[in-house]
Amino acid sequence: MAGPLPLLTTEPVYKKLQVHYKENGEKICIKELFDKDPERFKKFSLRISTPNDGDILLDYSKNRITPEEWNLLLELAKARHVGEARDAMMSGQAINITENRAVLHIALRNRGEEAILVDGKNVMPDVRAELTHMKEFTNQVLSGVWRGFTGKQITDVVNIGIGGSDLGPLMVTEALKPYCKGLRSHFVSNIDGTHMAEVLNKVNYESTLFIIASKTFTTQETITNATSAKNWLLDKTKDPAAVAKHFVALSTNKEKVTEFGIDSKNMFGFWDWVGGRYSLWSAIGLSICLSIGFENFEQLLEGAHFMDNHFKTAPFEQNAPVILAMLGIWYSNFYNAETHAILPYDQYLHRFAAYFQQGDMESNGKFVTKTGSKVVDYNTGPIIWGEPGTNGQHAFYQLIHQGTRLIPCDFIAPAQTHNPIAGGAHHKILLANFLAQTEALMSGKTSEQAKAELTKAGMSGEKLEQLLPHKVFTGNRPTNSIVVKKVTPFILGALIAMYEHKIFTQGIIWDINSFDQWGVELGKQLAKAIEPELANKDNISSHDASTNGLINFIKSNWS
Ligand SMILES: O=P(O)(O)OC[C@H]1O[C@H](O)[C@H](O)[C@@H](O)[C@@H]1O
Repeated sequence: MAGPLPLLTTEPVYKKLQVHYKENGEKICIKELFDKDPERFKKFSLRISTPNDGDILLDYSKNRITPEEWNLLLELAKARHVGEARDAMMSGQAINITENRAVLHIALRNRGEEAILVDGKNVMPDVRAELTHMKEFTNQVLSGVWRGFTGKQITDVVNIGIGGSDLGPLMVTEALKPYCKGLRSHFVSNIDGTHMAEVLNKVNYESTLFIIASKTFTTQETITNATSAKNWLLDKTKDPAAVAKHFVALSTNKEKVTEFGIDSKNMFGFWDWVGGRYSLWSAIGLSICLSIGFENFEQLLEGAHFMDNHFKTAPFEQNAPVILAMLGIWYSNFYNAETHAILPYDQYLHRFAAYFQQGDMESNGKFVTKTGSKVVDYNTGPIIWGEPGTNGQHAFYQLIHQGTRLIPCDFIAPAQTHNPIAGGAHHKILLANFLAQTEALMSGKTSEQAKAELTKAGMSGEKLEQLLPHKVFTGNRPTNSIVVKKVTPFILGALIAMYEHKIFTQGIIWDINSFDQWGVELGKQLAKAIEPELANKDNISSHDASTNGLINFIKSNWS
């Protein structure tokens, strides 16, 4: 790619989109587009066939896009050189420019033979060696060869980590519970002692393995929690030798791991080219391996690798991550939608949206372009949120249906459930609700329809007229539907990678660095300054009046 990108809003195709939006944007009616074009579903949906896990269907026909805008959006992706940027990432270039690092989570799940070079060195032998280490350890623990200090088999695994060292393993372990081999998994992330205390109450020190997951091994929450866990174990065993049987570390920082007291042979490594929020594919996935077994973890990697290849080779108009990205651009940058909801109709995926809150918002929540200028006339990353259906329906869908904001939503649903209880009745109701929601969001209910319903129910006159406006649904609310056969490890890997590459593509369009996270540093710095001020009850006056007032109020409540 020759030189830096021009400002997004000066791209000729972006300007064309602005004109289209101005002339058409508010007039585009999804329902009418279906009426006009019987082929619309066919044209605006994509089936990706996996080798053994069925097809992934991405239906994006229920969006406010006509073929004209859609072509322009795909043209915009080309104008921003998304293909070249993708190839630069995948070939190990230091695309994380503020940290001068490559971004190679794709290498962690590369199942092919090709070399991937960082600074001229093929990283694949190290990746494979670490996977072998994880496999051996997982098999030892699951088979009972690895035992606790007193000879008991391991029954509980406690992952201590935060951010990318917690959310990924937690989300995947929950999502793949049907594949669990029997160990109980626990996750402690919060520095709030309650989190650790509640887990320690549940486990037996003789049969518990603590996994200390931290890329840097300097994160205050994780090191504090790990130290408390270690002291708890030492308090019970009275023998420092117990640590070697109950603590392992996942990190890039060998020195700090050793300093903490974990033997380096009980350490699983990874590399600075693995971003925290993209690290579940690395040694950070050890708690996943211990939950579902190494073969299933490999299937997760296979699924992600499959999606990497799709992203790499599919033309933009058939490329799921690019399609999702460009739809998001349309809503964020032209309709000014501020949020994006991820709504899985699968209870096992209950942490999926939470996982992508970090994945998306820490990646694309940036106001400075790669060349250091301030983004002034367009929005970058949206606010990501969501809960599993149908729970969300009974909580916040009111606002999606009848609120004043436009909220593009992704619905995710498996055709088959892992738990077909009551003869499959639950799953049919769940699916009926998923299907009905996207239909309702698009179709809405006109005043005439609402009136007819009220009249049929026996209502008339002033009462009817009063109630009528409240019963109207404007509809025309955009949704994507992502339907899979079943949530298997392979499919989950593919879905996660699909969203990762969507985030990547949007970062390229917006010309921001999706791979640093300086925005989390300031709060950490200031907390370090406040900590010593909480050492005693002395009145504090070193901050602004509000912060002083809060500190002094807390202190006055210590007795
Ligand atoms: O894995 P660690 O080094 O402990 O980092 C844990 C997390 O904390 C940081 O503050 C970042 O915001 C996250 O990107 C990271 O995943």
